Amino acid sequence: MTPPHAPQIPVVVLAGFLGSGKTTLLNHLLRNRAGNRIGVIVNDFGAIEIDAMTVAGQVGSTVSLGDGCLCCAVDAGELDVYLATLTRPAARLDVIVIEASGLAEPQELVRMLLASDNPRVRYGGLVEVVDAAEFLETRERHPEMDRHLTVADLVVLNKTDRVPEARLDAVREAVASTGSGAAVIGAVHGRIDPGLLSDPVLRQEEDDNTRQLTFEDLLREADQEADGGHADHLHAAYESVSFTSDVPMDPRRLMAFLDSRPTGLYRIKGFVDFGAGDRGNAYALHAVGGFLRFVPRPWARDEARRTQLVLIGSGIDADALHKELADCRTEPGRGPIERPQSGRTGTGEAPQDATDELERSMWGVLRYVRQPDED
Ligand SMILES: Nc1nc2c(ncn2[C@@H]2O[C@H](COP(=O)(O)OP(=O)(O)OP(=O)(O)O)[C@@H](O)[C@H]2O)c(=O)[nH]1
Repeated sequence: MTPPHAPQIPVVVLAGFLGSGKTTLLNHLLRNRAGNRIGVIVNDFGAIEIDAMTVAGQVGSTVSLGDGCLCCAVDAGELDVYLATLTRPAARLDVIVIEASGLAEPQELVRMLLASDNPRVRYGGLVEVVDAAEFLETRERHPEMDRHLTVADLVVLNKTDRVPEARLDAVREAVASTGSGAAVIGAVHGRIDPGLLSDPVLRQEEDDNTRQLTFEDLLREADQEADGGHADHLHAAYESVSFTSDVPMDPRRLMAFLDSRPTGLYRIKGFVDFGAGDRGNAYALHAVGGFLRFVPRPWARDEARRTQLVLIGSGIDADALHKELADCRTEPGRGPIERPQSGRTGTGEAPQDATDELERSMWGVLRYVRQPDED
């Protein structure tokens, strides 16, 4: 039974457009939690739960909400089910973070938290991650992003390593022009002070009356939404494609696909198995706008060798993209040659040629592998 005066657990919403760096920031917090127990709710837009696989939470403290935006959960009751799981006393959590999907409407999540009747939680603030490299263009396409910033308590200007100072200033100005009263901090790879998370009310300098007014606005908006549906939500314009293959991907074909991806295909994430191209490693793949990155990591001992990708975009032909990806698979007799067990066999040049050819086939991929000093 919950003790009558059990402390309330702050629930922080972590939002930000597709690929802005939410999972990266969350993993930073989880790795630097200094003894605090952090519960995590992740909400992926896409049938394969890539974020849930990449969040490094403690066992039993992560709940995944799967496909679709949490902001469109029918009512706050749905969220309460997940909060009830995480607030059971045995979980002993100090803070709960909801990582919203990159297309969620954060004000909807805040509204749900405010309406929650779980006595063990209280709303702990909204952290909005902004991709310094992409924000100006994204805002042009989606002016509704402004309303996300106005509800935020803390804006993390992430990826400052990817932009020159002048551009960063322009992004800061754009954020300020939304009328957001949030504190703004710059970050690289989401490395913010973990203390910010446990700060009960992140927007400290603002008095409670102003905050209360913002909340009332939110609840009023919610009533209007209930009448008008979710047509103006960001995710209404986006589609996702999920692709899984137990057959390895051909590195050259996959690179040709990635190099010619349509501009509407804004986000790709997941893991790639290049088979004989690199037997030892899974390749995490991230595309955000024009940015592309592979991060190899050793396969776990019992892990199924499998490619799992989620593609998210606007105005994309989902079936055609799925087919194009299927055509990137290796096929017996057509795909990269198997790497020989040992170098030359003494029976001719072919095995060494095969090894060289395999290595060459991975060059295109390796161009996009993050170098250790890039962090
Ligand atoms: N250069 C650079 N890359 C970053 C930074 N932060 C994150 N990234 C990269 O950006 C890509 C997307 O980061 P994620 O943390 O997955 O972004 P996300 O917001 O969780 O993505 P969605 O859940 O799909 O919306 C990854 O390749 C990250 O390594 C940064 O500060 N600088």
